[in-house]
Amino acid sequence: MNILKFGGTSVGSVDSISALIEILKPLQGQENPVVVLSAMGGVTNTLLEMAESAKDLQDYTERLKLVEEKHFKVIRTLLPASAQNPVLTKLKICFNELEDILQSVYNLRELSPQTKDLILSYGERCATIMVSHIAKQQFPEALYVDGSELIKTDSNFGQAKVNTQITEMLIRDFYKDHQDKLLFVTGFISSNDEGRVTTLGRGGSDYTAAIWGAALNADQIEIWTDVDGMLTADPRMVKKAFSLPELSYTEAMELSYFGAKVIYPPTMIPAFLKRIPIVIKNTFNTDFAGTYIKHGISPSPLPIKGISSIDEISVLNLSGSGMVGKAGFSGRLFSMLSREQVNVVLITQSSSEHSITFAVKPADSLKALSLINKEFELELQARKLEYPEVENGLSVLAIVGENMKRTPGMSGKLFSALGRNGVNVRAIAQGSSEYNISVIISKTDLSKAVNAVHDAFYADLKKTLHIFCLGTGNIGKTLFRQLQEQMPFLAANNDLQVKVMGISNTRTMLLNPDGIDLATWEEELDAQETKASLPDFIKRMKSMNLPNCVFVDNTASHNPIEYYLDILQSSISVVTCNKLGNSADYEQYAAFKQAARTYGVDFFYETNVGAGLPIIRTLRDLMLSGDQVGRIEAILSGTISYIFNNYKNGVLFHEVVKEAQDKGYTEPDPRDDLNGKDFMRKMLILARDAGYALEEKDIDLQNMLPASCMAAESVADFYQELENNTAYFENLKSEATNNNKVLRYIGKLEDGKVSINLQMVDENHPFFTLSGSDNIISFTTNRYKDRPLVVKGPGAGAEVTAAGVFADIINVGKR
Ligand SMILES: NC(=O)C1=CN([C@@H]2O[C@H](COP(=O)(O)OP(=O)(O)OC[C@H]3O[C@@H](n4cnc5c(N)ncnc54)[C@H](O)[C@@H]3O)[C@@H](O)[C@H]2O)C=CC1
Ligand SMILES: N[C@@H](CC=O)C(=O)O
Ligand code: NA
Repeated sequence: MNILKFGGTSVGSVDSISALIEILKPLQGQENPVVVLSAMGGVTNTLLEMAESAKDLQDYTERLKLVEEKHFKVIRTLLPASAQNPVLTKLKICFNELEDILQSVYNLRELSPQTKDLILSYGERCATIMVSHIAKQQFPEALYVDGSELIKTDSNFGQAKVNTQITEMLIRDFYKDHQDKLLFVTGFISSNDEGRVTTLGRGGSDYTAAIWGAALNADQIEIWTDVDGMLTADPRMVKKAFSLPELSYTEAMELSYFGAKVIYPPTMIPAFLKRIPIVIKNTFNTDFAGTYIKHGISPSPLPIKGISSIDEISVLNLSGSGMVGKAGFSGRLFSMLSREQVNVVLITQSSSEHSITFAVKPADSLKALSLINKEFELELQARKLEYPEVENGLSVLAIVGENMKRTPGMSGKLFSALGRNGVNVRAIAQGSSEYNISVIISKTDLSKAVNAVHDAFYADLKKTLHIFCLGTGNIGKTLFRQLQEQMPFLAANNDLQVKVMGISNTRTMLLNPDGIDLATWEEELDAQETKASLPDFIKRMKSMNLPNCVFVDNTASHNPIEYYLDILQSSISVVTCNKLGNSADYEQYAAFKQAARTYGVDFFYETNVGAGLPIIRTLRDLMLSGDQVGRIEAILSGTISYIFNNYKNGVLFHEVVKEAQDKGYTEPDPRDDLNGKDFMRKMLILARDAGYALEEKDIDLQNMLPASCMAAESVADFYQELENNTAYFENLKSEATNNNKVLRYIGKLEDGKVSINLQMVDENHPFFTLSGSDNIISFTTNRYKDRPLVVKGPGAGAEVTAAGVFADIINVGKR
């Protein structure tokens, strides 16, 4: 025999009640289940509000009418006219009684806990009368049962304690006489010895189901709700949360205690004692097999079962010399709080015994404070204890699972996920069962923290990088196309998802908490009415407070650089192809690196040198493995390389420059390439990465352009000047060819000095054979002494640059 409990949403509307009836239909012909029902969704709250209003002499009649109408509407929709009257009459009697009670509260201006329980009981009664009558159409043996008469409790109104022995006897006797009926039982409500209505605490309908289950030795207790069972995290907070097939009673208890509202924790106890499996099912998705809570669950591959949280918590800290070595101090503190009905959610004590930190619900915090002040008055006055203070705006996050006990490194994983995402941990507690590690963090970090921890523990299952991109030019556009093409491969082969959350150029900006569709980003961005604002973009990126966040700078602008430090300090990684940040003051370059280290995020800029070629990465690996760079020789301007490789007879110099620009090799302003500035920046960044604290002024840059070209004010003027200087460039070319040489613009780092010169090299020179936009770099180091380490290949162009940015983003994801 099964107990089926349907929650508020399952009896909350015409559709859900129809679904409920459908769920019962296949059970016909089998042993009748016992059906336990909650009040219609929202009704309990309304009853409570009406009671408070009545006490405060405020109007409640409108709301009472609405509640009544809510029930009547269901009856009128689901029952044929001929069957409506008897049940409408029964409900009307209930609502009249309720009205009388509320009127008495109003007259007396007094709302005692017992009256409150009585008022609340109408929620379950009305819903159960209503549903049992609707069910009668399908199941003539349906019978309404006022469960309050069968569950006997003490007189602790609001949270009554069940007298199990008498209750089980009453339920068994009742069931014996009514086995042939399909019982619809009110959840949540009970009664004391005098027959007054008591309630079992919020969520008590689950408890009713468990009490009936235990009394009747049910085969299974089914809790029907509106979600797919217990999930790895709150799905409103974690989009990737997924349903758990099985949990032990302890795991379910720990998860429910910390916020997973799917099942009411006391429910587990009678079921646990009688070894009755509980299964959580979804009224609105009957295909879902359910989450089973039972003894002897099968071994799970999941490192933890779930992440649970309490949104709002207050923390009190008690410290002072008076606690040290005082046996029974914490016993005195906590038994006093428990005696006074203050529920302590979490406790941590420092090993020096010098302080105790504990968390309570915010509503209890001031009460706890004044109780402590009273209880420890003497110690406080004698300064043996510090006066405690209440800290608010905090949340608890807990990871739960029996596997934690067997798997080392669980807390390491938790704390590194939090640390990497800039979440400060205020206090830590580990349950002695080792099924639970809880941390107290700032409430503003909760959503980010839960997501980051979810990603960390279920990384093998899926990991999402949230990226915010500036720049939609050559590189930006190409990156979005590459990302879109590669998404399915990444998800399938790397368990990595890259979600573009924000895009901005100089005109407009677009941010979407659900991620931007890369098939339509351009139209969407163009259609935005909000003008681009870099500070706003960054503010909104930060306020999304997402885990695994990457800021991607695909501009050639100074403006974003100002924000790098702040972004890194907000625990957001930076990936940039913009060289302006790393090639300005050394101090700034060093600050970026330091911030990335301090805040545990990445600062990647592979494309600053040689576009997608692995140059920065190679140098970093050399340095990290203890090598020392003695000399670097390089060609690092893809544009100039292309020009010299294609400046052949029959074509003019300025025409080749234009070709290079059209191919996407040049900087947005091609003067930056031709005047050597871009090359200089790259050499400066390399030198810095090789350990030399150089500034721009330390670089000896030979300019290969005539003065008039340098002086050109606009790009158009520049091209004109190049054309005007055709003879100069032709001379250079002839001089080289006449000597069987080629023109090369070569950078060198040696003895900590950097120079860049125009050279003519013959076929014996290693840089003689290059083509296209090739870059080449040779590192001579302590280990690569006799023959240098060489990297060579196309060093400019949108495809290879975007690919380099892409790889940097993926590398952030790998950490
Ligand atoms: N073309 C290449 O081969 C390589 C280029 N790079 C670097 O890539 C970067 C981008 O180059 P391109 O895409 O060719 O430039 P682009 O001129 O085509 O695009 C720049 C984009 O940045 C946006 N932008 C500028 N300032 C902005 C701001 N303050 N806020 C928001 N958006 C802003 C512009 O609206 C534009 O969408 C440059 O820093 C360049 O040095 C790096 C390696 C190789
Ligand atoms: N404009 C640059 C592109 C790479 O940084 C170049 O020509 O090398
Ligand atoms: Na590179």
